[in-house]
Amino acid sequence: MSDYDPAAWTVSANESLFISLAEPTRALTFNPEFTYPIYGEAEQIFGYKDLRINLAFDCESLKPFIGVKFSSKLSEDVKKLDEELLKFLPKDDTLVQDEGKWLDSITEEKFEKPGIVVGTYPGTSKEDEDFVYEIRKFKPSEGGNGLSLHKRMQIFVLLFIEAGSYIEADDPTWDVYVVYKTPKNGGKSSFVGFTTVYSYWKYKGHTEHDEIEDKLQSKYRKKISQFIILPPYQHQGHGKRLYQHLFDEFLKDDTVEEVTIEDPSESFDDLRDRCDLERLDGAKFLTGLSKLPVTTEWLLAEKSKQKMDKRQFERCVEMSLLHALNNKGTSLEVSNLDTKQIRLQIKKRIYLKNRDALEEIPDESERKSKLHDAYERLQEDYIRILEKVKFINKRPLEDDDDTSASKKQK
Ligand SMILES: CC(=O)SCCNC(=O)CCNC(=O)[C@H](O)C(C)(C)COP(=O)(O)OP(=O)(O)OC[C@H]1O[C@@H](n2cnc3c(N)ncnc32)[C@H](O)[C@@H]1OP(=O)(O)O
Repeated sequence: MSDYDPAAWTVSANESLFISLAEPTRALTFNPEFTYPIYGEAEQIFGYKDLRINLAFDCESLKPFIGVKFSSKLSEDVKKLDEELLKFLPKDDTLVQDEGKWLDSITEEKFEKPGIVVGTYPGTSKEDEDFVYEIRKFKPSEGGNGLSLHKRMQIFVLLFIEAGSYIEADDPTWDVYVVYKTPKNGGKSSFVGFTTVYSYWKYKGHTEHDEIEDKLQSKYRKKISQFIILPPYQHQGHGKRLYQHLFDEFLKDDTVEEVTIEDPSESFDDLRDRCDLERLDGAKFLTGLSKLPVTTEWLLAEKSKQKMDKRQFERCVEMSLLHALNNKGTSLEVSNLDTKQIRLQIKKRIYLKNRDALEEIPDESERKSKLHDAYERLQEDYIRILEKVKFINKRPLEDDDDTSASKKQK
């Protein structure tokens, strides 16, 4: 009987690819979330047994190393796995090594981290005491170490962002921000994550003269395009610190008019919501709002001040009102703040967003019930998000408050 059983020769690509960040005394190893851009839609690899594809990076320079290990190969015609990976890495800058040898040579390269330090923050845990985290900014289009690092790290976009794709590295409108964990004693740093940001020039005028005027004023819309914290560093607040840094920088910069996010994932949406709510709360942004419903004038003026896109700003207003309703001590002077007013506020936005679909429903009560269902689902999601927001003005919930959002969730 032949040894050919297709299932025995098929393995999960996500489970067979091991990414390592090689530090001087240890390697942090983790699996990717996606491999379909590299190994095909099904994320399966055929033709090998006991397969292990090692994709290791120097922890500071991210110089890549590939080493493929397996116990047997079905035939010489099966895909060459290192070559498939190399298509997405800087080919001349990647070492392909025999199994076993690759890890030894990894941590040698001397590398000057690119860009300028635009922010630093301390770690959150005890093990982090001897380190400081630094945020560096550079343009890959300027070449040098920034371009090398960019070319080495961009494979993480394919491996961790669904439908992620490479940016045009020679386009000077791209800025890259990277986070490094740096020992206070000056030793080797470790790469933690990065984000890429695109600047759209905002042209508002209609005539040639307007265009010149606009250019002189140089107003930009920033688009946060790719945002990754590598798995060994996730859930430690680094995403939050990097996002906070971006907003702090853009709020201070008079040339920036608005900040948008390209196609955010669910986990990024949560991060964004919570950071936006904390920032807005710190800025006491609801001051000046005396009555519901929120007027369009107030909304547009405040949204511009906060440099947020309209939908995200409206969501934050709704969540902040819900929070204020359930926390009686908040410094909010809205005279008619109650459940009904907030419900109307939220329903109005949902209605306007889904107007076409809703108006196709001929029966009014069915239309109302669809709208109400959408409102309830959104309110539940808001409560989930709000539970983890650290409001400065937070007060204990009152036990006898029937409108308590957190009670509803229990
Ligand atoms: C525009 C785009 O690119 S969209 C695509 C976004 N990127 C991805 O999806 C790629 C893969 N994922 C990632 O890179 C990261 O998981 C990100 C960017 C989504 C989040 O980054 P993180 O550094 O993990 O975020 P951060 O740690 O600040 O917060 C994440 C969670 O950790 C929790 N957390 C924060 N600090 C700590 C801590 N010290 N201890 C325990 N948990 C913590 C937060 O409360 C949050 O909880 P939640 O997930 O239940 O909401």
